[in-house]
Amino acid sequence: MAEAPKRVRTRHFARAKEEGITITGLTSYDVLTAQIFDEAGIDFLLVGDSAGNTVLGYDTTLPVTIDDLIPLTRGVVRGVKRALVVADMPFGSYETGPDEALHTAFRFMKETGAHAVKLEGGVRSAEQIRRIVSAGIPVMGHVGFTPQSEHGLGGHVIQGRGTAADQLLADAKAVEEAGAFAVVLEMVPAEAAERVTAELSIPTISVGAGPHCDGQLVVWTDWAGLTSGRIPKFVKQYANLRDVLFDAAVAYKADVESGAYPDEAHSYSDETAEKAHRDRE
Ligand SMILES: Nc1nc(=O)c2c([nH]1)NC[C@@H]1CN(c3ccc(C(=O)N[C@@H](CCC(=O)O)C(=O)O)cc3)CN21
Ligand SMILES: CC(C)C(=O)C(=O)O
Ligand SMILES: [Mg+2]
Repeated sequence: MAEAPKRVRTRHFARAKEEGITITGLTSYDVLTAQIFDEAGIDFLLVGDSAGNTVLGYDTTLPVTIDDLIPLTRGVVRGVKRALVVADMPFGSYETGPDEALHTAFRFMKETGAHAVKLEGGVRSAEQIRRIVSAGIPVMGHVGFTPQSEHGLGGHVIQGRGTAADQLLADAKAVEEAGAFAVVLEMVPAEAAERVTAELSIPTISVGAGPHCDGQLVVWTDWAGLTSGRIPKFVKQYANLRDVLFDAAVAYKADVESGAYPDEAHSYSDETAEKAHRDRE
């Protein structure tokens, strides 16, 4: 039997930054994609609250609950042998304070088997991060464009432009000082992300933050061409699954309506059962 691959741990994130090896991440919301991405060697899988968009069909991540994400996270955990699984803490599950944040993190760790949690916000979330880390739970931070605050931010607005670069750096530093093992920078100019990456000792993970970060992450349904409608400009499409599945559904419908499917090869008969029985003897 093939030996189980060595699991990715948070210390491997630190080592990757030191050695200049770029970290790869994708979102995942189910066991089948988790298996595929894990086998391909993707280092970490984020069970994002982007499931609100990609799985549940909402326009934003705001309605997503802990109870929505727990079963999805369980599926992803069951699919991996090597990748580190990060559970995204949804809107309204940590903002009131460190106690609420730790309670939510405990739920994800105990009920899903995830290896780390993620929450949004820099300076404003530092105490939450500190408390969760002190309980032995690794935290990934998330600064720049934070989708749970999209109404407060006034839409999908690029963060850290011009003088706002100082606030971005302060937020990223607050996340590092609170004990996070990595920080996502979302929708930030490449120059600002480069500066943050140079100033931090923990790895930065880019979601639309250019090529100078220590890792890259993307919502898998965007990247695979499954998402309907507009996808963010920063996403490069690596497949066209929407067309693949559409063509398959059209071909299946035509075959069923014409009687071409199911044929003999895809049906059971008494004769096949007899032959199978004979072959076993
Ligand atoms: N499918 C999906 N992909 C994502 O990247 C994603 C989610 N869902 N849900 C949660 C957040 C929201 N994010 C988003 C959502 C939209 C844009 C977007 O439309 N950006 C525009 C520019 C701004 C605008 O005009 O609205 C773009 O063209 O990049 C960007 C990030 C990132 N996350
Ligand atoms: C876009 C990433 C960073 C995320 O938070 C999500 O997928 O929910
Ligand atoms: Mg998220």
